[in-house]
Amino acid sequence: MTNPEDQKPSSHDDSIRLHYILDIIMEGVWEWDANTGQVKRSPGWYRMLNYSQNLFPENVLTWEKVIHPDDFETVMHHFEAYTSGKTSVYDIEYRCIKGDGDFLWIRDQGRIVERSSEGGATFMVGAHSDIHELKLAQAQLQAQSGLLDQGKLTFEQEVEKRTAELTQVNLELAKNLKKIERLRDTDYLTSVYNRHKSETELLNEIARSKRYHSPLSVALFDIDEFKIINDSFGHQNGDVVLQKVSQLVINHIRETDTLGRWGGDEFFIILPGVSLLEAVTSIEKIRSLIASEKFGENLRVTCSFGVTEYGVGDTVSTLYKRTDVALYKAKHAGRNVVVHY
Ligand SMILES: Nc1nc2c(ncn2[C@@H]2O[C@H](COP(=O)(O)OP(=O)(O)OP(=O)(O)O)[C@@H](O)[C@H]2O)c(=O)[nH]1
Repeated sequence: MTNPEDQKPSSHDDSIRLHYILDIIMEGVWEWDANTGQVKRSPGWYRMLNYSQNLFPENVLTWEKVIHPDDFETVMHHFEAYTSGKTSVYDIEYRCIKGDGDFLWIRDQGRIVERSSEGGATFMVGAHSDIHELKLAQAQLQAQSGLLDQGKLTFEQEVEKRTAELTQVNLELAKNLKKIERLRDTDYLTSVYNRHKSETELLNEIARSKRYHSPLSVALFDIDEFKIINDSFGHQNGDVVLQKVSQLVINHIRETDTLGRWGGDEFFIILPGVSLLEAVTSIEKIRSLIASEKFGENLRVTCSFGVTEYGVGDTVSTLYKRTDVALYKAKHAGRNVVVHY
């Protein structure tokens, strides 16, 4: 029996086998003999580019003709660099014109098999591979990532723009909110706290007094015979009196004290950290100050005051009620006096 290993194929067998292999494979194989100028191309070369078999003359001009004009310079430059020995690899991707007029991306790899004594390439072999799908996919990916980058940039810019706009809107809102809060808390005529804000402040002070066991006093006062002032000097002058009384009091109470207009000609003062006796002393000064103030030609104003101190269990309502009782007593005592409860 003969060992198959011993059955070495003859050179004739080799060339037939190679012929069949080249016929089968899709790759376009080529070989260039520089001495004769002949270029042989495998059937795959024609199939790949959609040309009839052996349509073209077997020379380098055939190759040059199928190279896409836009890639021609680059391919030639690369080829010359390799054949002249400037570079060690011939491996390049470029487009070839197909039989149907369309183009095909190929990868062309080649190797010099023989060189002349001067070093120039005399025999070279190579292969074209179809990389069209790959190239299209790469181009698509690049386009998508470009779009993504563009989108990202636009998105970031958009976010920046929107943030700036929102900051501006927030600033406006904060300003408007302050305005609204001021309007909500302030008495339109005298610009001191209104009743709502005075009550809120009193609630806070009650809580603080409870928390720290600190004294808290309050005073309610009312302009004496204000109806007569209005009637004698006119409602407008009555308004001015209300404004001036408010300013006088504001200017002479402590930073921590609060003045509010309870309604009409009635005002409320909150004196945190102040006992009843201390409060009476402070309020007495204010009473005296108002009474000695000249509000206009022949216009003098006095006020009556009711003062009380916070005690356990007191609420805004009970505190107000006690000051109201004290104020009532002050009025009955002849006005322009301070009465404590
Ligand atoms: N000019 C002006 N007058 C007001 C305003 N609000 C209330 N009044 C007047 O203030 C007067 C309040 O009168 P009362 O407090 O009842 O009585 P009074 O004349 O002050 O007398 P006594 O309080 O008893 O001393 C009324 O005549 C109201 O019309 C206001 O905003 N402007």
